[in-house]
Amino acid sequence: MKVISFFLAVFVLDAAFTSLLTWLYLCFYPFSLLSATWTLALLRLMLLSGVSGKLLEKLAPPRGWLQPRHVVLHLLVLTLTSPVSDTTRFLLLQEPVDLHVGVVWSLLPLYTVCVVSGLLWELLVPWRPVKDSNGAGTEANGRRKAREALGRLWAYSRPDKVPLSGAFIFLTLAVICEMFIPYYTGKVIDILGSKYREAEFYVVVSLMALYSMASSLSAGCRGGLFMLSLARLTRRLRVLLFNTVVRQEIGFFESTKTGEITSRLAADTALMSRSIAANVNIFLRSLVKVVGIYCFMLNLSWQLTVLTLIDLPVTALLQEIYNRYYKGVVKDVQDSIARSGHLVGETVHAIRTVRSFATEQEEAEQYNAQLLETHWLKIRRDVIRILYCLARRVTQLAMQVIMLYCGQHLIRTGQMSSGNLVSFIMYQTESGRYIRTLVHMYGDMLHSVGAAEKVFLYLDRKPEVPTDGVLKPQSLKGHVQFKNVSFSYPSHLDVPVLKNVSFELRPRKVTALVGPSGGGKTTCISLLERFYEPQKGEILLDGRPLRDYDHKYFHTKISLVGQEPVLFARSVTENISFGLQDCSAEDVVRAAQEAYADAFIQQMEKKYMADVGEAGGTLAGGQKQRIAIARALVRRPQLLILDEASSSLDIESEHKIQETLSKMQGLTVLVVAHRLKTVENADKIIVIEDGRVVEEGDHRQLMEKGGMYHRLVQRLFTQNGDLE
Ligand SMILES: Nc1ncnc2c1ncn2[C@@H]1O[C@H](COP(=O)(O)OP(=O)(O)OP(=O)(O)O)[C@@H](O)[C@H]1O
Repeated sequence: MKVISFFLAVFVLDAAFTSLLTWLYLCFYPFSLLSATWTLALLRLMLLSGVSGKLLEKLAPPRGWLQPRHVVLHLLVLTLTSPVSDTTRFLLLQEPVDLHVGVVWSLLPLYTVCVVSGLLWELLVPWRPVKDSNGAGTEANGRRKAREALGRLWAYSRPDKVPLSGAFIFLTLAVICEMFIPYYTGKVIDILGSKYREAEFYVVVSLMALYSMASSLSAGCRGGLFMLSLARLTRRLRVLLFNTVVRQEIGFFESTKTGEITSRLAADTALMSRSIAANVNIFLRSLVKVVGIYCFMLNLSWQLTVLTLIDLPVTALLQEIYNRYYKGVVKDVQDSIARSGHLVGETVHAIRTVRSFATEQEEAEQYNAQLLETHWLKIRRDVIRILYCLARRVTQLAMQVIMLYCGQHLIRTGQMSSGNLVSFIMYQTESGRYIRTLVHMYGDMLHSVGAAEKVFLYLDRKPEVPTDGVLKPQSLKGHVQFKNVSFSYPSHLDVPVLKNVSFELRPRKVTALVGPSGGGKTTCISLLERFYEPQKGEILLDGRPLRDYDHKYFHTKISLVGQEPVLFARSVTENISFGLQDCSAEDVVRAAQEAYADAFIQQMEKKYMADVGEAGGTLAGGQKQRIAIARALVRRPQLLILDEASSSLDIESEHKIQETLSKMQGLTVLVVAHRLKTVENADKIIVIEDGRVVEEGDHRQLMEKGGMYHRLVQRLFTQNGDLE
């Protein structure tokens, strides 16, 4: 309502003021009527600006609908349309200027068009600012972020400054040469149309051929150099990002989906390098070209050039609206395709579960539904494209008709040759293409900047568990102390998992952690491995906090064999010597023998060179565990952590491995096990229940005590043989 009142008030005032001024001008104005239209327009602009300012203050219409920049734009269009159209008509068609007498009725349609188009513009093309940390977005904020991101991308491109500079030089050359071609085409038409002069014809045709060749050659070099820079930049960014990602703490990987990380690495890095190399390439080419084309057009006919300016906002608006809808639907299509891919991956990955629940048909139906969604989205995308092409063709055609109409007038009055008109129309068609590209590229660049911001977010992320310790003592005793450690997982900070836990692993002794499932045993190990940092308390190794130790050193001195050992799709040797540079074949074999794995490896066709398949898929559970134990032992660790590491082993293998471990001099062992056999021989047993240490001692002491451990062992005899 306030918006309508505003425009109504402006209209009434303007109509009254214009009527009065027109009457005064018609009676007293001594100069030409052309200058009268301009002075009248300026007076109206001044008056309306003052009145609008006051009205805006009084009415205070809702922001977003009527911002000062909209009002300024509306006033400019309202007041300047009339003098611009009068001047154009006068210059092109020599029509005399006529100060409007029926002012109210001539202003009304103009107002209606302005208000409706303004509202439509606001609805269709609002500025979408980048949200700041408080969720509030500002226009300046969005631009600033885009500028910053582009600046950073530019800095990452510095190593490619030689190919990039070369590319820019070729770009300019190609554009300059290209621009001469329509000019000479017009010249050829003029020569053929008038008295034929052979020498002149050959000179013009040769020049045209020369410029064409030079432009093609330069364009090729420009494209090649830009693509080279782009490929190099993408590779550099990916390596940098991968390096940053793998250094993040484990909590980061728990809270971030794998798909998100791979998408940052694959799609977003490519998108951001495209923004600097490809987009800047096309953007600059189009910009230089538009400027050059307009110079040529001005040279051929300034009157027609003024006329083409009408086309500019229409083309830009059409392209902007198209970009907005098309990009949205393209993103939906991509997401939908990704969902189909994910569904296939998930089903194939869990094919055993699918088979055992006989849900093949349901999975196929789900896939079909997903593909249908993609199909409809693609149809929507194509319809938008068709509508855009139609609108573009219609505006182009309308423009060309107007151009031809005015052109024939100029030719008839001798202001232009027919060759020049042909050249002009060629330039004008091209200029439309490049203006569309400019608008498109601007949007695309901001879009790529969005991808860049996401990548920068990862690149700037500091791991919450830093790995910058420097301590590398010559020898370690392997004495570990948990001191009042309290911990919650980052994903569930409100759920305390360890509550004031304190215990000690004595050097060269075997300590067992036992307790009911979910009590916090694996969590203790994760903290010892520095996967997470405790919120309270500290963990010491030989009296020094774990974070003081050098990352690489620490993990060669502490080896972990987890509950479900992960093997890589590489050979047995590569899996055992994983991460070690100077590990000999003998070391690998010795570790395999100690882990009681040598016998089954020897039976494999390629022995130590045999590939274990994806995630060790070609091996049995017990075999995987033995390779994982060999991988831990080959490092000659000071502290060995076995988290259910022998759960899939038969009694004999487990016994042999235990014998080996007991023979290893100076090794501190921490074992988490549910089997009584594994635990009862430990030097010390720590019972953990619900995140607290409830008992400590050796098997005999704890049995005598008759507490939780005793109950666990009792259950062992009555139930399935497991200590939980
Ligand atoms: N990554 C995680 N994020 C959030 N909570 C977790 C995570 N891992 C474990 N937990 C929770 O922490 C608690 C302790 O788990 P933990 O794996 O340490 O128990 P556990 O004693 O080793 O059990 P089990 O003997 O079955 O392996 C459980 O309640 C579990 O749900």
